[in-house]
Amino acid sequence: MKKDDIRRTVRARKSLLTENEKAEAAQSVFDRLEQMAAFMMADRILMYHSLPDELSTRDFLGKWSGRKHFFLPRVNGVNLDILPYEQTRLHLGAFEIEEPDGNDLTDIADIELIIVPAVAYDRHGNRVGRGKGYYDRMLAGSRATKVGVGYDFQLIDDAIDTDSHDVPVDIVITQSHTVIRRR
Ligand SMILES: Nc1nc2c(c(=O)[nH]1)N(C=O)[C@@H](CNc1ccc(C(=O)N[C@@H](CCC(=O)O)C(=O)O)cc1)CN2
Ligand SMILES: Nc1ncnc2c1ncn2[C@@H]1O[C@H](COP(=O)(O)OP(=O)(O)OP(=O)(O)O)[C@@H](O)[C@H]1O
Repeated sequence: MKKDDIRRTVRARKSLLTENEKAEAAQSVFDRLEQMAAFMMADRILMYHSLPDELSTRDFLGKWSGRKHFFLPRVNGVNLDILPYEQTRLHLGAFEIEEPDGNDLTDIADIELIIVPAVAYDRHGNRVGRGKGYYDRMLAGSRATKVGVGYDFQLIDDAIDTDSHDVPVDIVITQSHTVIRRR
């Protein structure tokens, strides 16, 4: 399935979600992430600060920020910088995303677990992002466990057409499914 068709279909499905459904899905997905060894064992975790149309990470960030070292991406040209998450030091950055202030840049190689946002995933861990390649470029330099999260309809049955630069995730978690990529 072509990436642009997937982006259109997922956008339409998202627009039908109620606030209640959004909250329930986020709770269920992050409850399961918490119980996974990959999360329990990891201390340095790259999260994302959710946009309104993404599975919300707000509650989860708040719940665990005292016990894990969370990091967030910050757009820097065509690349993503990685900085520590501190609730008091966020500003609205590129694309209206809340991003960390300061210059405490962290090496991607020091991150143990990455929660990777996407428009959709297939059962092989392939992903469709927002089409700017930010995560693909960053993930190319990482050996961390990569976890995709989303609503049920963001896990699609058809295989996604991949390009050579696409980096798959190891695990996809949705409300009803946990998919582990075969290696
Ligand atoms: N929460 C969150 N943070 C993230 C990402 C993400 O997908 N989600 N990113 C993942 O890469 C990076 C930012 N990349 C982004 C790329 C495009 C758009 C976006 O809104 N695109 C519009 C098109 C508008 C335009 O071209 O200016 C769109 O999708 O409709 C947002 C973020 C880093 N931080
Ligand atoms: N490692 C890379 N090096 C150079 N260019 C890249 C790399 N990865 C992706 N790109 C470029 O980024 C653009 C978008 O790629 P693609 O459509 O796969 O993004 P995406 O997976 O939807 O986005 P994202 O990775 O931000 O979630 C393409 O033009 C691609 O050539």
